[in-house]
Amino acid sequence: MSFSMVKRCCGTPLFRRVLQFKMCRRKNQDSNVTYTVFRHRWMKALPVLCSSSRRLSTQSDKDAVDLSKFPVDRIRNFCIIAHIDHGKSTLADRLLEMTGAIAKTEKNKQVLDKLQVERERGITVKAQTASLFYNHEGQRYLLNLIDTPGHVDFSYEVSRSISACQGVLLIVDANQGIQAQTVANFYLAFEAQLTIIPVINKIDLKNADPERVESQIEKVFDIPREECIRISAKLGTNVDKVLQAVVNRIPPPIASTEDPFKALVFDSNFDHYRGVVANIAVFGGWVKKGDKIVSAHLGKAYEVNELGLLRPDEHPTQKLFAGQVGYIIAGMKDVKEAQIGDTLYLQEQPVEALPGFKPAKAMVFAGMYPMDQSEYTGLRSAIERLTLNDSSVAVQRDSSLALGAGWRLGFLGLLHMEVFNQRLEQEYNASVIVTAPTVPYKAVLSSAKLIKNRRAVQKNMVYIDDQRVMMKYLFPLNEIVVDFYDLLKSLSSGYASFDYENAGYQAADLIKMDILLNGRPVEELTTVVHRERAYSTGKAMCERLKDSIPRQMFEIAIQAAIGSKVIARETRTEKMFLQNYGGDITRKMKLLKKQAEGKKKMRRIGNVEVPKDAFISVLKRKEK
Ligand SMILES: Nc1nc2c(ncn2[C@@H]2O[C@H](COP(=O)(O)OP(=O)(O)OP(=O)(O)O)[C@@H](O)[C@H]2O)c(=O)[nH]1
Repeated sequence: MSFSMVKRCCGTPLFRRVLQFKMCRRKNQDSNVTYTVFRHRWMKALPVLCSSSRRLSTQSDKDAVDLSKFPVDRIRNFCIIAHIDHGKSTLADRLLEMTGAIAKTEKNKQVLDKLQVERERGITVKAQTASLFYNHEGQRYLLNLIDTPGHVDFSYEVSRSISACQGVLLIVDANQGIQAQTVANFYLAFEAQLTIIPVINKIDLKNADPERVESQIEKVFDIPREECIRISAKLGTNVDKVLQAVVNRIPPPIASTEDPFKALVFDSNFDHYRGVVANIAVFGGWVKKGDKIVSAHLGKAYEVNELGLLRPDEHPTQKLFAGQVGYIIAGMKDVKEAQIGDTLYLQEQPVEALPGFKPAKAMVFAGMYPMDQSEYTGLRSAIERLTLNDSSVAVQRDSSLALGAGWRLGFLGLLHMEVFNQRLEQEYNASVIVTAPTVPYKAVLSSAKLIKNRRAVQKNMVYIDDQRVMMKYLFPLNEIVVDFYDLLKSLSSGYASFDYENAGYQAADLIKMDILLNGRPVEELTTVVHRERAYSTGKAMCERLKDSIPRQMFEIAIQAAIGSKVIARETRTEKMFLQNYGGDITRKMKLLKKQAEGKKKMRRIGNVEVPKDAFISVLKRKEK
């Protein structure tokens, strides 16, 4: 990019960005920072050049839209749904061309598949909205079209798109007929009570059999065959009939401009310079630039900076009215502020929030870690921004001994995971290590976890920042005094820290437990335990003591007792000797008898030596 180009863009966000890039470069030279940082800044500047020039051209568009001329009854909101590759995006191209939204050129192919990953893979992964103007029987109609993905991994996009529509075009390939996603998508639309227009595509194919497909539609979906429209999206055959059917069959949205403003956020994007760009469906009233709106989710107020239609690029307008679908920019700078499914309303006219969306259920999980821990913050922000655009991804912080701090992400399928990873690299220049995908399992843990196991009561939990949480618990002192800190450090890979203060005395069901060696209590090992835990603690102490005491010339009984009642017992076996005694049998028997008498005497004396370190080690629990 030449400097003269930078000068021409003076005043646009691009200029500011490039300046930042140059300063960064100078700093790099001084501090010898690597080339990656340099490239990263450069890459960020490029999309601005494209988007700002696009915006300039749309602003000067002679075909400026006066939306006040569009009463609700001349608006149609619909999406195109189908099995993968049945021709949704190709039909969307034809509809855009026929209504003059895009020029009819060879270059304009699958124009709503804007993402690099979509173009490279030839599949739609993201629903896209386009507003079209269509003249029918002397009236001008506003048609809001949403092109949706066909692959099962992206079905969440379909269900969200449906919430902004009153009808669907159900495309079926004239050769392949009804497929799995045709049925799944039909039911999504059917359950949402949308008008369904069956469209049989690819009738130009040699093996096309529209008759058979019509019979399938009639049989499986109970839709009369006369309602099917046979088209070739590729050649444009009968596409005008599709537009007519949209106007004639799909009802206008039930929404009144007289009601208070109420809009559903059905999609969101993060723009580096303008913050959150939310796609909204207006369910009531109207909104204009400068209005103060509130997000029902956070209760936070924002001023509307820009709004408009997507044709399919952003086309700023003065207002958005009930029944319309468009975009809004209201100074939301943090990705957490724009939740998909949120309701927006005017500050002075609060309304009840719309139901939103059912959360997607992740099926495939994988760990994602930065290549280098110094890239953690950058990767975190990239993941946050991308999940704003794809809310079906479940994100959870994670850490690994080998890879450091990272995340565990949940996806709807393997393709979804691959696409997310590719988008991170292509759109955010992020390099990540992805672990092998796994599926969720339900496990019943045989050992309780650390805190619950110690009779703690949680008092509160505060997020200090997005990486640290402070938890307060009320613990019995004897539960934390011996080994709690070591276990906490080991379970949290060294990340957790711990402090405690005296919270006073509290009544508890406690009992005194003795440890006996050959029937004699060892005073130093007498403990006070909770009644419910007496058996397990006594058993564990006896087991540990058995391992700590060296073998003696006689057997040692190790017991835990409450009063006179023994609740646990272990036996330390005696030392073995005289195995290979070579003398005659009478002498051997004599010797054994003598030894047995000696052992009896020693046991009576009960003089068992307990090593010093055993006193602490028997109190330590072996929690995993
Ligand atoms: N012969 C013929 N081919 C078509 C027609 N419509 C679409 N195709 C081809 O079918 C393939 C898939 O078309 P797309 O429009 O990408 O299908 P899609 O349903 O949007 O695909 P996904 O979004 O990935 O589910 C492309 O190669 C198109 O050129 C048609 O009417 N006739």
